[in-house]
Amino acid sequence: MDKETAEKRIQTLRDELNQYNYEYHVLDNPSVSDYEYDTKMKELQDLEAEYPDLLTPDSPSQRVGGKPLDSFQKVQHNIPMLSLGNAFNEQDLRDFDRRVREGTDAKNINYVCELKIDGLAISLRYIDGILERGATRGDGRTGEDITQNLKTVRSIPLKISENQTIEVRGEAFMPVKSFKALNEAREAEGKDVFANPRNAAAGSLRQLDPKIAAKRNLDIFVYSVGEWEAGELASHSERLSYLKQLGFKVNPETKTCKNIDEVIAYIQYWTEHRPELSYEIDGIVIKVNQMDIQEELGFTAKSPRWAIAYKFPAEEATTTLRDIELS
Ligand SMILES: NC(=O)c1cnc(OC2CCCC2)nc1N
Repeated sequence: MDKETAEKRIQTLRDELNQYNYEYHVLDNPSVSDYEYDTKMKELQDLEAEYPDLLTPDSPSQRVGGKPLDSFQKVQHNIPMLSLGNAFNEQDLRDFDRRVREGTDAKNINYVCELKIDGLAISLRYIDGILERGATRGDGRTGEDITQNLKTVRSIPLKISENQTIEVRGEAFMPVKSFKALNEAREAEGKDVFANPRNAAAGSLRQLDPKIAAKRNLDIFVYSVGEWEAGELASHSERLSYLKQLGFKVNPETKTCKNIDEVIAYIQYWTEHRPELSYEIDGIVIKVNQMDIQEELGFTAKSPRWAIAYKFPAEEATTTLRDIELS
């Protein structure tokens, strides 16, 4: 095959494989068999081996690329990745709602409720639609460059559907099933087991060898936009829809609530149905939906005034309380 034909065939294969990957890992609805996927991947890898100068960072063959690093580079978050204030009961939630209403003249405030995924916060930076950098939150201002490891997370697109320059933030996590399988394997090998899926996800993304991270079945839900040159869209819910359109995985249980009573109902529902989820959550994040009200409310030194995390009571604490009540 001559180089020009090879270049066209390589591009076709890349687009097809990126689409298949999106269907399988983001939509959970594959349109081709694993056999067809693997056959096309092999064809792509052979063509790229024949024409190495045609390799690009967004090629699906580059997901598990790179050699083990000696250490991770530090990176600066131009927009700090802040932490959330906490609420532990209904009164805290109503106090939050009151503070929000006192902080703005706007009348029709609504909230977006998101399951609080118990993983680790990460930042993904795309330049002209191509994933250039993936980083941990770190202390909110300085994180670590773990691009090679995040590229192995199949639900993270290497190339998004528009050539936007945009930073997207989300939570990387390990599904409970993968966590249990990993610990069984480690136990069989006489290795230490991870205490919980969050530690397992963090430990996996801190691996210097991307081939190890690639085997850990990590996943992601994105939940906000950091730096964004276009920066429009007036509400958080519209931004989440836009991220879905770009090819990101947004948590399907996310819900826009008209008022704090609906937020409380949502929290009650998930307090009951939490065990049915295939991943761990440690609470519910509530955010003011209107971006202009978010801007008006601003931030304290470490957290946004327009968002709060309702935390579920920790299991052991609940058991202890119940023991006391029963004894
Ligand atoms: N663990 C989560 O699921 C989660 C964490 N953080 C946020 O929001 C950031 C951005 C605005 C304030 C904190 N949303 C979430 N869903």
